Amino acid sequence: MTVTGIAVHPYALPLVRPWAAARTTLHERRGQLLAVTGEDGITGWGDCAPLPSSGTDGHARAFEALADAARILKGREAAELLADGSELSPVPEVRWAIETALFDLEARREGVPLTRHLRSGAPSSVAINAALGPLDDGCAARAEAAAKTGFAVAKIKVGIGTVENELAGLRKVIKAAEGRLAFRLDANRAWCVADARRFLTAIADWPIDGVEEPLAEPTPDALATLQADLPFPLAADESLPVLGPDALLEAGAVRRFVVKPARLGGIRATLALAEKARAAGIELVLTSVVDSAVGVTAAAHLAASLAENAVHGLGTLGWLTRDVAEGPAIANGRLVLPAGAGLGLDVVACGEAFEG
Ligand SMILES: O=C(O)CCC(=O)C1=CC=C[C@@H](O)[C@@H]1C(=O)O
Ligand SMILES: [Mg+2]
Repeated sequence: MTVTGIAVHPYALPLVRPWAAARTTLHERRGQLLAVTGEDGITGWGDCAPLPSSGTDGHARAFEALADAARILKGREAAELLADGSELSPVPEVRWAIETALFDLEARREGVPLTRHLRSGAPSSVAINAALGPLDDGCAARAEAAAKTGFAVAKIKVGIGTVENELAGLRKVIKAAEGRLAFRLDANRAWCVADARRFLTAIADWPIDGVEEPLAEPTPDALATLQADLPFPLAADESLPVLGPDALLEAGAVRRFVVKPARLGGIRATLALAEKARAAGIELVLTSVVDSAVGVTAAAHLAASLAENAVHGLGTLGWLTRDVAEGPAIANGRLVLPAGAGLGLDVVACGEAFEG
């Protein structure tokens, strides 16, 4: 299938309320959708939404790289671009956008959902965590609501206040959930080793599903030392591409990898990492960088094909005031993949397109 048309659609999606984390607060998501059309008129979509605070390139560099890459796609064979190991772009989130569009195109042509294109027996839904945001005054109410709507795991941002205040806040939230939720905490590299140890030791007997990125200066050995004393998994998220999976695996640093395919550099890089994680017995949790429906749905298809029993982190679409497509439904703590071919989305691209 020859690629005959390329278009790029910029978008800006305000959030319903600020997304606060230890090192940043987000107010809107800005990105560009890539539309790749084949000679039969079928179009595949990808999402390029840099989030520098999460370790990606800045918007200007990423959008420039997307335009560069888009220029060389025209006239090439979609399947060959994916099969021959081409670099496609030096920028990870650009590779993610291009690969998503090409895989979407291929799956649409085949007439199957992307997840089944990747693995024929993949399920049509995945469990996800509720994304509760920071440990503020409203968090207990949000936890109660999440438990009522069927979530079993809820994710909370920590490392924003002091250790003592956050332990007190977390105790209240746990009480409000009345035993119906396990909590996934994300410190986004907030703590020195002593604070991390203080916090993690205090919660060792609480209903904790896991803790992401506890250390401000993580090394594989420092993480391994912490992990060895804990009953729940520590998870590498932003450290994963920085320290590298091999060093983390070798040190036995963490029991879980949180994978953001845009940050990791696309579908093929995620498939390769999943293989490594599986061989080492490391749990894989797929999530997004608070993407548009195109990015989140693509990551959800990958999640269903790669780790069907994990509780993933893809529950962020409700944080956007508007979107580029109607995203997947969430029912009973599960994200239900669209039944249509490819991503299964009808993309209503916002913003004026420019041609590649
Ligand atoms: O994993 C989730 O439940 C949602 C995504 C999410 O938490 C994040 C996305 C992007 C940046 C961060 O604030 C945060 C994370 O670090 O995991
Ligand atoms: Mg994280």
